[in-house]
Amino acid sequence: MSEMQAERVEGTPSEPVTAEPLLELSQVTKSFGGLTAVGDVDLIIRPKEIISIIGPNGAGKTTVFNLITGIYRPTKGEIRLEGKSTVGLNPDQVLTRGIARTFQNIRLFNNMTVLENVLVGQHTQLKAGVLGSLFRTPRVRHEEEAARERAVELLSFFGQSLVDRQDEYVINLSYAERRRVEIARALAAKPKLLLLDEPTAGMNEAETLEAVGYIRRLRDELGLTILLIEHKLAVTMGMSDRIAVLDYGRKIAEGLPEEVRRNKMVIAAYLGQSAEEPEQSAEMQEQTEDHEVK
Ligand SMILES: Nc1ncnc2c1ncn2[C@@H]1O[C@H](COP(=O)(O)OP(=O)(O)OP(=O)(O)O)[C@@H](O)[C@H]1O
Repeated sequence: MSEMQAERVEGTPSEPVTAEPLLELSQVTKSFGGLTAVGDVDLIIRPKEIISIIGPNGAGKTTVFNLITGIYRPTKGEIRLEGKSTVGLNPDQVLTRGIARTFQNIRLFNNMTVLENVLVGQHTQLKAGVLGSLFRTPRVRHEEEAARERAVELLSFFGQSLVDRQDEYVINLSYAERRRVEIARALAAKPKLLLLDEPTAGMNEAETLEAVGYIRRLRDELGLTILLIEHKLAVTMGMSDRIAVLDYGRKIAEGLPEEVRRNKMVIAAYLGQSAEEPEQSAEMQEQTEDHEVK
């Protein structure tokens, strides 16, 4: 893993964070006709943080991901990566600037092997031109070889089993394994910021625990910054440095997991209760540990 490894993360979530923002959303709004899917959202993500976005169905979480990755252009507001605006860039350009993602519904090429899927993720990194590729010049062959080695190295981040199965079609893999391949493909673009859309969806408890482990390692060993949408609240609470809560497109709360868990507006948004019922927070605490809540 030597080439991929960055320096280990300094500090813990409880220490004060002072680094410059890696990603900054200011007053970001996205309207579809009369519907404000995301309204005036501010969010700062600093290097090596793990930040979660949570909220009920239709709260605007996926739309925020689509705005950050250039699928949608904000109706209003600004998005900056390392201080530079990304508004108006297309998804490929955003990827080249350092933001990669995975999807709620895994999007792999089922008719390709594990290795080939990861190689696809490297397309932004390859330099060979059309002529070089046609005539398979030594430079192209060298680049292909290096790309393969790197793809195997990325798979090995998840253990030996994916390396051993690199030539299998992804369709033959379990759901949890395919999620790992999708992350390996995202890593192939050498991102600074990784967006994970429900990375433990469809997983059983053991697979979920394993996923939490490798998401932490993505930060701790590879130095990545991670923004995720996660509907298993116990998972979110356990692994996030900070949590932002959306409801009807607005950010209604942001803070440490404990702060968010006790926030009256958050409890009201999730349980449909009046925000004036403070004694319900303990109940939510139990409920959020037991249930999957979107
Ligand atoms: N392309 C679109 N055109 C019109 N409305 C849209 C579009 N995309 C999203 N919306 C609407 O915007 C709102 C926010 O949707 P979004 O998918 O971002 O929510 P979400 O929090 O990700 O929901 P879920 O948890 O169900 O995935 C919803 O009311 C949705 O119907």
